[in-house]
Amino acid sequence: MRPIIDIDHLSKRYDSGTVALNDVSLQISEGEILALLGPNGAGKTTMISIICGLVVPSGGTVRVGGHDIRRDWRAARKLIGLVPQEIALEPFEKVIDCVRFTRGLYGAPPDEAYIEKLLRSLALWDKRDARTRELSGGMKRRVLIAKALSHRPKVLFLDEPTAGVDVTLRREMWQVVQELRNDGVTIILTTHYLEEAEDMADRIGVINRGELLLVKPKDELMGEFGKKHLTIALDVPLATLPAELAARGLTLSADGREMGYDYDTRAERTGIARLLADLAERDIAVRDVSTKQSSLEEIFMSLLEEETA
Ligand SMILES: Nc1ncnc2c1ncn2[C@@H]1O[C@H](COP(=O)(O)OP(=O)(O)OP(=O)(O)O)[C@@H](O)[C@H]1O
Repeated sequence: MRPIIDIDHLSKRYDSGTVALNDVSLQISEGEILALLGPNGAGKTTMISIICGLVVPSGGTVRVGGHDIRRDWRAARKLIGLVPQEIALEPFEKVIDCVRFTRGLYGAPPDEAYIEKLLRSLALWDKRDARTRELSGGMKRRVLIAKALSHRPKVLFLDEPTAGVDVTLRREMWQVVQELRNDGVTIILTTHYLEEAEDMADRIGVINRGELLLVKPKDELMGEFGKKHLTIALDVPLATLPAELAARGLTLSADGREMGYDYDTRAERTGIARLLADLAERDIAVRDVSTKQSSLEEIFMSLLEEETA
């Protein structure tokens, strides 16, 4: 399938000399949710701004739905909606009017039925005649999404959609994003919340210092870089760890009540069955076992560390 977004050797050097993007290539398929992760200043907003036609690239090309964003910008722009990081709304304007107005800016003819459907889907229909300044922070963000979707784009960019939003609202936003995806909208979001990427994205791209370090399906990323930690709670505390067990990578907690074991989820044999059998042979009674998968946060930190090492 042809990608809806095709980024080819994209670079950006600002006039100040900062290289915000360095030779980034990336293809995004229709209908996927891609999360871009990266520390402050990594180049995420620059990338989105170039695709949306707000920043001129220094090199490389971007196609949206097959249209070159520079040569064929009108056609490309029609396919794109952008929810910016900062909330900027006209305070005295009514919700429905600002959505209608944005649709007009894109040159789309009025379509009241669509606007109603959109506002209903974002739980804003009851607030349609409210002035935007009367809305809560979460509602304002939903108005930004409604504006970005007012011309029925195929691709939606969400630049840190839940920055500064509380947990309940954040989950509400995730719900909205899932529903949009079910409607076939391709979504690219940037986030600092790894939990957000972990919960929502199909694929995760990691950007650092203008370079795209990797892009992988989330499950693959978690599986590939993820380590699991096994905790074995003991019935009777152990004074010391038998040398043979220590040699196999087992550790003992200071109080002797728990053993720990890190293993690689990729390994064909994790050795856990053998380990438990060994403990039984040594009459070490096990009270409980639990495992913990390393989080995306840990994976992300180790990737950045690897890069700076
Ligand atoms: N208009 C500009 N002029 C000069 N330098 C800029 C400009 N915009 C961004 N930069 C620089 O480019 C680099 C990338 O910035 P960018 O905003 O793309 O990062 P980001 O990953 O979106 O960061 P954040 O997570 O903080 O939003 C940074 O070093 C930033 O200071």
